[in-house]
Amino acid sequence: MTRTTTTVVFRLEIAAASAAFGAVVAAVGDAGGDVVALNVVRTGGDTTVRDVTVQLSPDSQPLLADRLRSMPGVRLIDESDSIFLAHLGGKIQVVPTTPVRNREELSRVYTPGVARVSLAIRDDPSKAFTLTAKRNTVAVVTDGSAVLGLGNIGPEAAMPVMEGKAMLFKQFADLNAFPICLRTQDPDEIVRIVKAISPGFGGINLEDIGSPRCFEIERRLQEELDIPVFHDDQHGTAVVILAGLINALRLVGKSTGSLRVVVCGIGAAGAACAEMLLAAGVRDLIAVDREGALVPGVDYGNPTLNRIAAVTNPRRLAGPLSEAIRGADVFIGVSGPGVLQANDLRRMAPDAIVFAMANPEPEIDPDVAAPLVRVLATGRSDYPNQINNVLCFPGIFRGALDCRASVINSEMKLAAARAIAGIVTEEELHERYIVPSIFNEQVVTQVRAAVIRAAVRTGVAAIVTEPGE
Ligand SMILES: NC(=O)c1ccc[n+]([C@@H]2O[C@H](COP(=O)([O-])OP(=O)(O)OC[C@H]3O[C@@H](n4cnc5c(N)ncnc54)[C@H](O)[C@@H]3O)[C@@H](O)[C@H]2O)c1
Ligand SMILES: O=C(O)C[C@H](O)C(=O)O
Ligand SMILES: [Mg+2]
Repeated sequence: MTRTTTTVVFRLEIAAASAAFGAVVAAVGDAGGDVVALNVVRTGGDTTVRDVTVQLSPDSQPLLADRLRSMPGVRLIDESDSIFLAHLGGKIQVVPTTPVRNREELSRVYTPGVARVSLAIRDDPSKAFTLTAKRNTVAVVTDGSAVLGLGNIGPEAAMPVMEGKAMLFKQFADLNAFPICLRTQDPDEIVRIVKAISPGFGGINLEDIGSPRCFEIERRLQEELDIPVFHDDQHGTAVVILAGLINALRLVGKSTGSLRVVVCGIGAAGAACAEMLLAAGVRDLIAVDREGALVPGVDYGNPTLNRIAAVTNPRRLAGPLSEAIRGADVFIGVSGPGVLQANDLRRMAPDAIVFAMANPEPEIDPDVAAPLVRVLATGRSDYPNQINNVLCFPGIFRGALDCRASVINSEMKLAAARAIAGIVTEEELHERYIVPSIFNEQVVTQVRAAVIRAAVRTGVAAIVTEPGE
């Protein structure tokens, strides 16, 4: 399996009199890296400041930095890896749709011309969908409480992830998305704030809000707003998991009705995933959280665990994950790193399917798991079968906003899952290729079309639009 390299820019002050630059290049080679670019930042009398861009394995970066620091005639001023450089100044910007070059254009797009448009919207607020960016704009709202698998890291630290989501909305679905990172984790306040900002948005994508608060926040906003409210970590994840499972089952020749499935981590993603798999026809599903297998009727002191326990585990199996997984055809992990052991995989049924989706570290090291299962997927881009909600959220919002759906309902989500799965042809389908790449343009097009058709069929679309293909 492939491992990524990283690109690091070392800013070095090098004494002009010494042969230090040759020693720098030699040190890079010794560290297993390559010099891929070289820029002179400043030349003075005695020294030259250069940015030396190096590609190397992440483990070698600190070793190379130490070597550079100890090198005579060289001063390491700074090191910035390509990931940090890509974040300098943020990753998104607002771009006007029309230029403002002179007074005439100014008076058309701004005052006094704009006043007529405002009054038209005052008289008919639905015109906001045609005369403003509303129909093409999504709020990506977080409280920073469950960011990736990093936990409660707060609203500022959540910004890079939310900007990333906004980039993906734009790149893949041409939707404008704004990161809205809130300095509150109080559900009442979050609901109040999102309602208050909703006039400017065609849809609300809730992101990385911890469970169980995310369920209440989403439910209340769905009830109180007439635009789609979609908690990506619940439903986006569940949609892509189902898409991956549909294709993994095509490979192993098993059907949903006869499967034994274990879902581990009954938080935002896991609860939605369990519900979606049941809606798709899975009957024998055991939900596992820190307490072990959830058994119907037991009170876990947590409404989500109680709700999922009530509709799962028909064999009423109790005990830890290592017991629940015995004989399972499918393991889906949306819990945390290291939850799953190699021995657990050996207990699974033949042709085991394992989706270890905790980010950034999966439930089991993929290199350990791969030889023990038939199909392995993770949330990571550096391994095959990346199951990530980016396969869902751009297309599902594009479809919902284009037909002006009031909600994103179960039928739309199931349609999105089937559309994603359907993009992988029989010839392409393989243990290492069960979901398409987001860079496959069919993904957003097909998800959009399927979502529009499902919205129209279920009566939640406000306008007739061409689904296209
Ligand atoms: N690949 C993807 O697209 C994708 C999407 C969403 C979430 N995720 C990942 O899934 C994980 C969960 O995300 P979430 O938003 O549902 O978080 P969450 O905090 O809402 O839920 C996590 C759940 O896992 C449970 N859990 C933690 N450790 C456990 C253990 N050792 N055994 C059993 N249960 C355990 C917790 O009790 C909790 O119920 C995160 O790592 C997140 O990054 C991945
Ligand atoms: O953000 C991602 O890449 C996936 C998911 O939304 C997560 O929170 O882990
Ligand atoms: Mg998320």
